[in-house]
Amino acid sequence: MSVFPPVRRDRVIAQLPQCFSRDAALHTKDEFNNKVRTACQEQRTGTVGRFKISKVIVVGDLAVGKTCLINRFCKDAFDKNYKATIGVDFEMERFEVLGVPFSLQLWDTAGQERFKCIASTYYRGAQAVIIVFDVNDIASLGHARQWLEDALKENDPTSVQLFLVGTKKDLSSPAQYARIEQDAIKLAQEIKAEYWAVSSLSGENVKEFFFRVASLAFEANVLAELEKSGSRQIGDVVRINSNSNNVHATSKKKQPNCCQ
Ligand SMILES: Nc1nc2c(ncn2[C@@H]2O[C@H](COP(=O)(O)OP(=O)(O)OP(=O)(O)O)[C@@H](O)[C@H]2O)c(=O)[nH]1
Ligand SMILES: [Mg+2]
Repeated sequence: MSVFPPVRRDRVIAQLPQCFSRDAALHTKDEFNNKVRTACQEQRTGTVGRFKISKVIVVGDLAVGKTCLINRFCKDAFDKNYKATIGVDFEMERFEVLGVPFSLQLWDTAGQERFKCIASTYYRGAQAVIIVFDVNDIASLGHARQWLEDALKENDPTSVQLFLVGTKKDLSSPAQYARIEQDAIKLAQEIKAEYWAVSSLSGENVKEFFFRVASLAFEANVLAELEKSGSRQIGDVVRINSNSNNVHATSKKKQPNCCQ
């Protein structure tokens, strides 16, 4: 029996949420990966669903709206007064994806230079990095690469999912927004991030965005879990069918030619 309370009804994900822009998406498939769906139906998701928590870090310049973005999603609240985050803060969000419980730990980090060194000590172990910029402030988009570089110093770049999120969409005119969107999509393509534009004031795209993060993180976790259990099975077969001589013979074959 689970020790956790049931997942909120508005955190249930039954379909893969679609990307914001097909020009800058982590993938553009319409549905969850087939292997993942089957594994969920057959309850073969391993540690995912039991104790797996995905760490997500949210980085970006000061006052771009990182805290408001998290608060809009987690608390459905918006504060128009700016209160700088000191160091870090975090929120846990529980989802149910394809019938499997799944949690995201959302780390809200400080953008102010003087708190950055504290915040960066919490970057390690992230499965997803959300780089936030303000769509009305081109300089904050320009700094995205530096935030990414800092975040990736502490993480394995090959396994981290990246999101580039423009905030405060409510403050820009359609023409202004269109101009910055071009640059943002170009950058997202270069750094292999998925691009989103949101407003924490109105709530536009906020839930959709976090559902997408949760879904893609979940999908990647289940696939990794399946790969792990697949290779474990292969290993087991070798152990059962091999005697020690065979094992030796196999390992000898792998030795470089220089010693022969
Ligand atoms: N109009 C509008 N204002 C926003 C939006 N998001 C954030 N703000 C405002 O922008 C200011 C900064 O927001 P925060 O979320 O505190 O910024 P932050 O990125 O967490 O800042 P640090 O913690 O210093 O790194 C606040 O005054 C917010 O009310 C938005 O979507 N629309
Ligand atoms: Mg903050």
